[in-house]
Amino acid sequence: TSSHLKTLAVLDPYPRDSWLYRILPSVKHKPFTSVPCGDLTENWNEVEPDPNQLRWLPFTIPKTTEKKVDFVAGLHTLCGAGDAKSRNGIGVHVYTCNTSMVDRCFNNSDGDFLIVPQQGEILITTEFGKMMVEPNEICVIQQGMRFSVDVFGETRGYILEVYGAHFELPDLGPIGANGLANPRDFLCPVAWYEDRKVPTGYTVINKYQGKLFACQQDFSPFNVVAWHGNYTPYKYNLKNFMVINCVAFDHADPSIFTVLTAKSTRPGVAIADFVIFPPRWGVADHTFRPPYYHRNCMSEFMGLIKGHYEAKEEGFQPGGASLHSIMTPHGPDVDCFEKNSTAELKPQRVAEGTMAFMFESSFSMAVTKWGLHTCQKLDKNYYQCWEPLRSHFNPNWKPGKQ
Ligand SMILES: O=C(O)Cc1cc(O)ccc1O
Ligand SMILES: [Fe+2]
Repeated sequence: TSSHLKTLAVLDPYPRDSWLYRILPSVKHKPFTSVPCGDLTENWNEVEPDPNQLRWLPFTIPKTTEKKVDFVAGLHTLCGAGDAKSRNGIGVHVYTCNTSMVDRCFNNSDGDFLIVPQQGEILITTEFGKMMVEPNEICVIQQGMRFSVDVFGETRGYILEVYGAHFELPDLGPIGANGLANPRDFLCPVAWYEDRKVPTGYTVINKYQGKLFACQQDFSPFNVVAWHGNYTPYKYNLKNFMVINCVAFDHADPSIFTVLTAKSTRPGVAIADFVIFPPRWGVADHTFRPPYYHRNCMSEFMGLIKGHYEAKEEGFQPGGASLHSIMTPHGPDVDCFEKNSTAELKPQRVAEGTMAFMFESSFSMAVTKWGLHTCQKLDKNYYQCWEPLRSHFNPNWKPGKQ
């Protein structure tokens, strides 16, 4: 059951094709029928727009003793935009589960999944082989790949889904040959197969145009004895990210922390970027070092894998989330503002023991009913973290004279 991986020589921005050598072809199954799954309805067009800053407390993981929930049953769509039909858009989902998928696999016809485990490692069996992915690692499972997820306890994570584009490494521009996420650190599985008959029925669940469908077959779909090609799932450990940042003054755009990007057809404007805020040194002089207060042309969905995010040390919790929509103002909470308005600017570790991330998108996202109501985790008091902000403006202040 362990994962056997090899280095992906190049993260090909144009993965086209893989050839899978199978024992039985995947066309051999009974017809698909729709299966009800209340929370995986990409119905973000059915809710009222919400221009507020939104924050969620950690999403509840079902207790094993109360209800067995596997990865597919525990998928919930939180927000998104665009749609799978026109092959342009994104979905943000969370998964909360406690049970392995047994004789069940999932296959997403709509887009690629970038999976960010937050609690509990997940063992993903794919048609290409197995990958163990633990918190602080991420993996990408592309459109159309069948996979099954084993879990080892109460498990939670985030998913960024993109329609009509694949993730690739960002252009490095003047950074040059190496830096940020390096190709050598991306791993893909080696072939693993089982020649297993399942007379009681093996269920293939297909996400198609935002709805789930299921069909039955009498054999395991993980019957690929060998494969070659460049269309493969892969994983990456975030600790390998080579952080580049400001070493003089000013605050760099967080795009400097881009791990992977799904480009749109407009140069410089992504369908979605996956950005991290890793442990690093803060050394900028003459600078308010935390994130600036801003409104911008992107939607910013943030999650926290572990630790304390530098702009909101409390309130924003591991396993929770926030959404700052296009042109909705946001920034550090009052504690961060006060502390960093007077802090001595000596070199300082930032985000030690922490891993926050952002799904940043040029799409204007809307929130599902599950996100606003059903999950019951919306933090109604979020706006209060900025209420006590006060001015430190002193018209008589001179540089060097405190
Ligand atoms: O809003 C946030 O916390 C994310 C963020 C971080 C940062 O350092 C600069 C801009 C930005 O949007
Ligand atoms: Fe922001």
